[in-house]
Amino acid sequence: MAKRSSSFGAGVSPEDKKKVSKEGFKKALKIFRFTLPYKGTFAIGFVFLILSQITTMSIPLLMGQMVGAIVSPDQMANASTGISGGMVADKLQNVFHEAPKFTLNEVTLIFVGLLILQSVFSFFRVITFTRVSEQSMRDLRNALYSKIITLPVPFFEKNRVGELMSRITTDVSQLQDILSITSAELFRQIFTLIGGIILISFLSSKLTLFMLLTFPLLVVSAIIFGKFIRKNAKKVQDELAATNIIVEETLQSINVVKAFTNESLEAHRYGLSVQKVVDYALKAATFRGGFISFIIFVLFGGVVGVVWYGGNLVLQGELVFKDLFTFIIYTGFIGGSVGGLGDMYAQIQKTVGASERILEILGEESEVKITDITVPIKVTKTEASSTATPKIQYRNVAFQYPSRPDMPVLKDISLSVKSGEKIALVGHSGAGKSTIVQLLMRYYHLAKGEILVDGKNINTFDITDLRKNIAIVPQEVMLFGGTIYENIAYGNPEADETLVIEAARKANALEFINSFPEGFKTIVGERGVKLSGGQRQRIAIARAILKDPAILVLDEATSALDSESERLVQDALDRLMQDRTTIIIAHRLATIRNVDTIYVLKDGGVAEKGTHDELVLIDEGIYANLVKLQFDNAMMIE
Ligand SMILES: Nc1ncnc2c1ncn2[C@@H]1O[C@H](COP(=O)(O)OP(=O)(O)OP(=O)(O)O)[C@@H](O)[C@H]1O
Repeated sequence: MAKRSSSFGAGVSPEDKKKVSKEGFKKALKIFRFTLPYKGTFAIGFVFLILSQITTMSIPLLMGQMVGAIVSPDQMANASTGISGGMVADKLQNVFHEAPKFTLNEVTLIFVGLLILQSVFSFFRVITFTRVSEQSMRDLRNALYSKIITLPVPFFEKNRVGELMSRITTDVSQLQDILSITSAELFRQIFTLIGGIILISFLSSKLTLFMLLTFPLLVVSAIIFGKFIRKNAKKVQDELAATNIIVEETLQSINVVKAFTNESLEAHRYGLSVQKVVDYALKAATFRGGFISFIIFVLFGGVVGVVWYGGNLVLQGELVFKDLFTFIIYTGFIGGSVGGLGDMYAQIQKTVGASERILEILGEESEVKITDITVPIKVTKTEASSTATPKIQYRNVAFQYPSRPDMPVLKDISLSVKSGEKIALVGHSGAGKSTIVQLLMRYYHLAKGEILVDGKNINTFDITDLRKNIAIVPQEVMLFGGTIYENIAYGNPEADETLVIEAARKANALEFINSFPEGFKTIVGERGVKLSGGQRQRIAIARAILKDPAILVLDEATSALDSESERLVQDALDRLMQDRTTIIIAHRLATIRNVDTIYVLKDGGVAEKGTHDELVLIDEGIYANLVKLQFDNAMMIE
């Protein structure tokens, strides 16, 4: 069976190494095809975005009008005549040479109206963008999950479960952010930047030019600081991923950790990794802190400069006070959007990385198709089972695992199983018994030779049809978190209740299931009732009975059950094997005395072959020795 990687927490795959190249960006844009079905809603959201942006950009203008209404020349003149006579009034007349268009009350009223409009637009903008992003991300997650589970087995040997999990969670969330927040934000920033500059240049081109002089300084420093910040942020992310892998692997194998009393070792390993996260984060924070304080200095320095220069223009009569006021607010807006653009770049960079990784998986070739299960599938007799009990042949099969290409596991295997026959594979641990079966399921490609079912190369069958006709009762029975009923029905999700109960009965499982207060509704799996080894095996047998396959593979449990449990399981297995072509991966030789042929594997080939009675007679034969060894062991235990 597929082995778990033994290198606990070793090496995190290098992700996000690339900069945002034009190519990468173009490629990443492909992920937006998931938003295409919702382009209508997106367009509506965009209209709301523009409307809300226009209202936002009107705020400084209205504020200017308010100031204008407060400090109108008449008021100022009236207020100041009492103090120092006509001179001041004249000067003020100069400064506020424009008569206000509206009274204070009128402007306030317009302002309130505008704010109401803005909140309505913003509300609908948020709702529509969220709708688009949530729906398209749902589609993306579905596509990604469907893709992942339809990929061939070797893919899962190359990729860690933790990494695949983060593709479907973190990376998709990253994309979701860019859709719902970042893209709107980016548009807003650019709109504010360009619109703001155009508007202020109408107010005063001289002052606009003066303000823009601070820009290059901002942009250059943002680029330099940004580079360092991103580099360290990336390291933080990588290290965080490494800590997550430690948590995941140790929790998954918590029994192993405890059995080896390695709690302290793991806690120490985790501690070191978490400390590295802190170190990188602090380093990144130094750059970020420096950058922020620098930007604050330049931004506020710019504002002070604008006020100073603008103030002079006002005093020289080249600018009206309320326009200077409006100008300053716009400058704040523009400054904010420039500051935000740096952040935006980092976001886009992350998104490009995330979408590249997702697209990579989506680009892999599936071995099976996902069918729409809302349409009831008619369980038809497929090609592979055109005769109810097919025969199987292995012809000179050679194989090595893709992850270990230099280690041939099978060198030359030839075997045949006639219709309805039972054969057993025997050999020392690692001889390749499970591998032979995995090849029948087409989990891997052969290096040489061929496997035939009913005289036809298995590669010519539709992979789903082929697998539908084979059931495996594995060594380690894996139960899904759910009810016993669901776990049995997994063998054939279309089966009705009577069939499920009947399968449980045939598998000798009905009695123990009914002994639970909840019966078939008893929750098993990670958070449920823990079933004994024998009970789990009987659930697996019930599953296989429900699947009703033409070919059966029994991967015998290595650990012996107590004799009562053993009898129940064996009895259920005998019933299951009836009239089915069966391959037994045998560990305990007592159970295979009656099979038609026993194949003894050694060094990647078949070393001995025959019935039990024939093989025990071979002098110094491998099988004969194994039987003797197991017999001696049994005697010793007794
Ligand atoms: N997914 C895999 N990738 C690489 N090598 C593997 C993989 N699975 C098994 N192997 C190797 O292939 C060889 C045969 O393994 P296999 O599981 O078929 O043996 P087995 O006879 O079933 O052993 P056991 O009786 O212990 O279950 C072993 O050396 C094993 O390390």
